[in-house]
Amino acid sequence: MHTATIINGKEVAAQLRRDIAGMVRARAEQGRMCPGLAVILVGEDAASKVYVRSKIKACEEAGFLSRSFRLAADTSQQVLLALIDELNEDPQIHGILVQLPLPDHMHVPAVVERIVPAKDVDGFHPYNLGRLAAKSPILRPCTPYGCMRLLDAYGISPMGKNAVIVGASNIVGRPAALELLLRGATVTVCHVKTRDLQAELARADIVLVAIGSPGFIKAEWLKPGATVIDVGINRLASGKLVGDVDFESARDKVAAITPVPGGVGPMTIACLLQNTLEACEALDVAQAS
Ligand SMILES: NC(=O)C1=CN([C@@H]2O[C@H](COP(=O)(O)OP(=O)(O)OC[C@H]3O[C@@H](n4cnc5c(N)ncnc54)[C@H](OP(=O)(O)O)[C@@H]3O)[C@@H](O)[C@H]2O)C=CC1
Ligand SMILES: Nc1nc(=O)c2c([nH]1)NC[C@@H]1CN(c3ccc(C(=O)N[C@@H](CCC(=O)O)C(=O)O)cc3)C=[N+]21
Ligand SMILES: [Mg+2]
Repeated sequence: MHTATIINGKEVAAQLRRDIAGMVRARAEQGRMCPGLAVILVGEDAASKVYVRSKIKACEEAGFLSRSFRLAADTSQQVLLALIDELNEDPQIHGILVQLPLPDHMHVPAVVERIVPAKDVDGFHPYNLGRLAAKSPILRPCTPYGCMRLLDAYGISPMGKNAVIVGASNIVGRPAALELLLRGATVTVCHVKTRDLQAELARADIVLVAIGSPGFIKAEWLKPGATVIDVGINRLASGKLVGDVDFESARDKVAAITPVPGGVGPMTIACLLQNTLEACEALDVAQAS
């Protein structure tokens, strides 16, 4: 029976992290400063704590400086904004990440827009999103960028293909559409109000799913030979992590698919390091001149 190529994000991410660590060592030998990342976590979301821990571990392994800030769930937005102002001015910090979601009393756009675009290593600031939309990206959202790097690593070109994205969030679906458009795909973005999702999927050569619904996408809906990028991360009551695609049935139908875990997730973290290194290099050059 046919079975798909399993796209190994863990391996591609590990290679990218080794390359980044090498570049940080080379900078150190030239007496240049190491990249510094500040991670801010507001509240006690259990999943967020896990991600923040793995981001900090990845920073340490790559030779970055990392600083983490834990704020109580009832912290005022004003206090968070003041911390961002401080980090914006801190010459040792090149990247600032505010873990989402934030508590309901905070206004996400106000918080994201307070970060200077040059340190917005999540790529969520309207300036950075606008640059991506206008075909001249600088810092780009880590998860969609990580997905593109996975396609590159497996020699899968989006050029001229029908790409269907399921999910239209600011952090994944929308920027993923811009990334795929930049790479020459014909892009369709589906969401809750889409009338006929199955009809859209039936034409899709590349499917990128980010909805947060375990196993929602069925193998029968996929075109034989498609490439499937599953961004979803869902923890079942059993503790098992699964994606948004029914992986076991899909793997017998498609050409290539990312697993969960071990697919897109590790690439998000590697791209965060990549963005922080790039932000460091750009700020370094700006300071020198
Ligand atoms: N691997 C990684 O690095 C990352 C993984 N994730 C994971 O990706 C998933 C999505 O995250 P995120 O983008 O933040 O989620 P959001 O909840 O912010 O957005 C979900 C999007 O999916 C759409 N949607 C939800 N259900 C359906 C459905 N049944 N059919 C069609 N569209 C649907 C929503 O539509 P509408 O807009 O109409 O409501 C919305 O646009 C989660 O599992 C999250 O954990 C997220 C970030 C990084
Ligand atoms: N400002 C901000 N930036 C983000 O990039 C951001 C965020 N907020 N909020 C939450 C989402 C989610 N996210 C993940 C990153 C790595 C894994 C990851 O490494 N996953 C591993 C498994 C991890 C596990 O075992 O739990 C994997 O898929 O193999 C998952 C999810 C980043 N996000
Ligand atoms: Mg979300």
